[in-house]
Amino acid sequence: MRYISTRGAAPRLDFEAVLLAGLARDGGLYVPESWPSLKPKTLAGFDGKPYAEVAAAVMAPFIGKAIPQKTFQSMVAETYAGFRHAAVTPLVEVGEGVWIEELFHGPTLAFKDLALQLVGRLYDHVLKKQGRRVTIIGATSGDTGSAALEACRDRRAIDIFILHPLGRVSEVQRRQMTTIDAGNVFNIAIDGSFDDCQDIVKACFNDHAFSDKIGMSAVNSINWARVMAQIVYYVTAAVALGAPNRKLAFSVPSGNFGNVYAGYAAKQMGLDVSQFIVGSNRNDILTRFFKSGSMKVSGVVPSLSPSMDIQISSNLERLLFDLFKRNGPKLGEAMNAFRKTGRFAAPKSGWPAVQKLFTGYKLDDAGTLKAMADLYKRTGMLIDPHSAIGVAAAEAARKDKSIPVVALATAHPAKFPDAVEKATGIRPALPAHLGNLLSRRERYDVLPKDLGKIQDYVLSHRRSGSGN
Ligand SMILES: Cc1ncc(COP(=O)(O)O)c(C=O)c1O
Ligand SMILES: N[C@@H](CCOP(=O)(O)O)C(=O)O
Repeated sequence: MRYISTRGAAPRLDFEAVLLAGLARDGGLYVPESWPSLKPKTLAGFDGKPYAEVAAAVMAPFIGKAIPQKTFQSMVAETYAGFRHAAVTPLVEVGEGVWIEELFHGPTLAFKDLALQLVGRLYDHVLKKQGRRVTIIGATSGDTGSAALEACRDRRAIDIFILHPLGRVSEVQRRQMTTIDAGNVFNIAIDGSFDDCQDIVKACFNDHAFSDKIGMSAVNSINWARVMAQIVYYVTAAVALGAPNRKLAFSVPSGNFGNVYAGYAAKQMGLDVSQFIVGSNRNDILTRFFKSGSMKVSGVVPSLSPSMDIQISSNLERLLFDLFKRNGPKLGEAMNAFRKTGRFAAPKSGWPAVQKLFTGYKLDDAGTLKAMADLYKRTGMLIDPHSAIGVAAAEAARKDKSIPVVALATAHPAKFPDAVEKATGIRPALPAHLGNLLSRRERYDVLPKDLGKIQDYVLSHRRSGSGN
């Protein structure tokens, strides 16, 4: 398997290289050159199989010869053995034909663990083989940061710097990052929004002298390996609900568009998905995009679902690549213009198919609280504000009631206790392994949204040895 950049002007890479590369040299994102196929017979064979077994099979074509098959299977088995639920991503029916897939049973209580617990192990394997070290710089609106730090802490060949927007993540999310006591972990709170943090990460990658010097790598969904591992739970949900003999719809609370893009990838591989509902909070650029085909960037506004407080959705570029019929240079021009003007219009050809598959749905904070309260009254279940947007969107925007819809529950309610308590009167407790989180010592530095200052910080704090 080879990977190509969405901008068409970076080298084609194999899996090992794409894992370590992060952003492509031309500023694009890597995607597989072609999609491996999940045949109906293969899907039927997954029925009743443990999550790890399906995961290894779904991901195998993306890994190619980079890792011996048996080694990869053990790595995957070890990854998901650490999850708190035997099914890894259990399904619960909450209404007629409406299902919730719980993606928060990993160590940091968000769907990011499903990919990052594996990515940490992949890094170890590849860096050991190549005798290399890397410096990771990542941006988070709350969940990627804690999952990435947990996955990379104390790994000898990695230094990891995570930028989060100051005061714009929940206390639990912040403490999950800042209380990690490991010599290779550095937390930076940026006086700005998540979009500012993500911009800085991309600018660091695009400064090739800097990124080469530190051997820069990515844990955000820029990194193809993140998307690859997220494809799996779309497949397991579909098979559990009747695939390949039954169609399915998914409702995905979205921010950076990585999660729902993984679903799109599953569909490209052969999963029969009739609709993707893309849930947003007040930062509703994606809702407007799927309605009109155009985007206009405005400022990020804080909401009860802070991890989705995003306006520039990084992975949309991967979908647009297909919309531009995989013409990288043309997409590159459009993305550069989008960056300059804050405006983007989808090409007319191909747009009806996108609009047929994707439906945007926006829910404000009042609607989110109501969705949490309603579900609690109806089922006794507590859900976090991000997942609540997914469930409300599933119920309101599904096109065909005869097709089951799966709403992805992306975080544990205890990550957002204030919002859950406000909606239901109940304050969810943290699982035992995080019991003393609120009394642990925090460590982080606050920096302005200034590229030079952040680069200086990285250069002066990283341990020697990574990069050139
Ligand atoms: C809890 C939660 N829900 C939803 C999202 C949005 O996911 P994505 O950025 O992949 O669209 C995030 C952040 O990524 C998140 O942390
Ligand atoms: N919501 C995310 C934002 C970063 O998304 P990623 O999937 O690109 O890592 C977060 O919680 O940090």
